[in-house]
Amino acid sequence: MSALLSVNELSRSFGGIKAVAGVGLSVDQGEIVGLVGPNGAGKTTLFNLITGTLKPDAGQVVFGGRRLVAGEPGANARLGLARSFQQATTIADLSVRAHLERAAVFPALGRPSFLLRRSAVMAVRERAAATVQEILVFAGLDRVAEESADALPYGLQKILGVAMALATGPKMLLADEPAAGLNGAETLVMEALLRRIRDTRGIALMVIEHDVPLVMRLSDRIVALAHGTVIAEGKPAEVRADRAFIEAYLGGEADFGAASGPEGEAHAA
Ligand SMILES: Nc1ncnc2c1ncn2[C@@H]1O[C@H](COP(=O)(O)OP(=O)(O)OP(=O)(O)O)[C@@H](O)[C@H]1O
Repeated sequence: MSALLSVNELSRSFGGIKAVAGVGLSVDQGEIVGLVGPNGAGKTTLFNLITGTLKPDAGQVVFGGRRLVAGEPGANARLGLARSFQQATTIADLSVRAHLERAAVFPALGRPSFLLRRSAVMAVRERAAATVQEILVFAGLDRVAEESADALPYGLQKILGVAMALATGPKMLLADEPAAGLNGAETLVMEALLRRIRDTRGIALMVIEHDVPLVMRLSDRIVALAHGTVIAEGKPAEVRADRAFIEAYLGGEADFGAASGPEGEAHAA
């Protein structure tokens, strides 16, 4: 079976900085891949290249057998590639449900709904309504559906970010630091949601995360970046023990808490 996502020799520099330098990786359908590495390793730039918000200097991204074109996030969303962001961003005074509706109509309409004719927006929204209701329940947001998203606790805003990506109907979700800024309890809720997205929907996940124990628990496979290149790749236990990974991440003094969870309980990696 061919991979759902293939990244081949992808490179991108900013001035003299090689942010991503000849990266190759693949993600299979329904697989969870953790993308780790120290600050400045190139993780977010790689996400931007994969989702088409940045143009590569060289290399290509193939998703679902099709070569993706940079600069066309709407088109890529229609193919089934979705993304959630490190910072939860909400629109003031817009309800949780309305945020999800906007996300659900995005692939069908291909551009922000405020640029489109009202009748077209309404037609697509009607079709999206059932999807939105289902996702509200799935993500545990149904009880706050009519609340203003910007008034939610930060943990729920981050859950909403993932739910919005889900509302686009993806085959694959790229999650940029889903646990950043969350407390221990919120992190566990996010972890459970990400796992259910894969387990019950077969959606592949690629997750950037600095919470190493979390990403090791969650992922089937880890790809470690440093200075824009892949320095280690494999099962979580293999990468955790990899010398290059330990050196790059914590200057050779890493003890990533083995497979301990936030509450200290043992988890199989
Ligand atoms: N738009 C930009 N202009 C100039 N330099 C950039 C730009 N985006 C990223 N860089 C540089 O590219 C390198 C990789 O940055 P990137 O944000 O991809 O790393 P990262 O692994 O996501 O880091 P972090 O974990 O801190 O988010 C860094 O040296 C960064 O300063």
